[in-house]
Amino acid sequence: MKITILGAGAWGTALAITLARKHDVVLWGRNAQAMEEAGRQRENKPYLPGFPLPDELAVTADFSAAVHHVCGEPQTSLLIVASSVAGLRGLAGQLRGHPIPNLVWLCKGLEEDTRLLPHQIVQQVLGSAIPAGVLSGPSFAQEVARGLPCALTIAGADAALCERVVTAVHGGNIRIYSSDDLIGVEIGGAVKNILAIATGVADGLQLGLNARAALITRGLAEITRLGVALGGRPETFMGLSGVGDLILTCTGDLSRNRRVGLGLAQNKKLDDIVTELGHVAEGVRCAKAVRELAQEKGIDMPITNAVAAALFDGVSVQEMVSRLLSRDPREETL
Ligand SMILES: NC(=O)c1ccc[n+]([C@@H]2O[C@H](COP(=O)([O-])OP(=O)(O)OC[C@H]3O[C@@H](n4cnc5c(N)ncnc54)[C@H](O)[C@@H]3O)[C@@H](O)[C@H]2O)c1
Ligand SMILES: O=P(O)(O)OC[C@H](O)CO
Repeated sequence: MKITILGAGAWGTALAITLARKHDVVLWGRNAQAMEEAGRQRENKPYLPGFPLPDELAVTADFSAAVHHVCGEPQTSLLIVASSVAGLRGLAGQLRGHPIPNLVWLCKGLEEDTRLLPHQIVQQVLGSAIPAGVLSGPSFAQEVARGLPCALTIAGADAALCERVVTAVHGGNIRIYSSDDLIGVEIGGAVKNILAIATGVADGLQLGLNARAALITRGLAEITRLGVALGGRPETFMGLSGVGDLILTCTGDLSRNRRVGLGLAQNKKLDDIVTELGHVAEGVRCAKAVRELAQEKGIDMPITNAVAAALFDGVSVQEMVSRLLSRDPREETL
């Protein structure tokens, strides 16, 4: 199969390394100099240092050539967008007019200003004629690049597209499940990033494993409340893109979002934490978008609100914790 991956960040590069073992893969990045260096050094040092790029993997900054690579038959071509949510609209816009047979994206979040999910952005820019879907689930790029086992979900309305992604990606140490619940899968992937920031704060303040478990559990209730209100199915939040990714991101120190929380607990400034990371932590922008969306829809999301208050309103992490603990008792329902 011919595959093009647009976006040479950590995740796009890890997937390109993995898929190049069995497909004809092109990895495109927007920075010409960085791509020239990655191609020459056979390593994407800024984004995924320490992982050699297989000889078979083509690396380019030529957008037209990269897209042309997959403008063939839908059965034998797959276009994957691996940018952050912030980059999705621009990249989708660049795809207008190209005869692309299908489209899969990997980003997890909501667009900051519009509060749209990735599939809604794609529909706005490209319409709904192109078979499209999201590939999501618990997946640290470094582990996938090392060839460690991983299970993901492809979600889309088009069953043939999902089947094609399963054919392309499933196998070896990667298992792919499919779903038609785009909203549920995208909400799980987006909101878990905010909860990873919350858990990072709690762990950074050494509040203990009990507190961590409570945050993850009540965080799942928050994800489910919002997701169901937006049209997702409750069982989706029990799956890989829901509780699976939530557990991984809240507990794994490879998570950039968790590291934002750990940094806040050390009283570091958000700008400094983000600069230090050098990679996108989607939970930051997403916290703003989800807080607004939840307010608009009348959905109670106390952990999200506490994270947003610490990120944007100058509320201290100690005050953030005390706000959560001082809430009135309630029944343990969603
Ligand atoms: N790293 C992981 O382990 C991992 C795993 C699964 C999903 N994801 C998700 O995949 C997405 C990308 O993550 P990543 O780890 O590769 O991030 P990264 O910070 O390593 O790379 C970000 C990528 O997005 C591109 N980008 C950023 N802003 C852009 C813009 N305005 N226009 C065009 N391109 C832009 C960058 O050039 C780069 O290729 C995120 O939404 C993330 O949540 C990451
Ligand atoms: O490093 P994070 O926090 O962006 O998480 C990466 C992936 O989303 C984990 O599945």
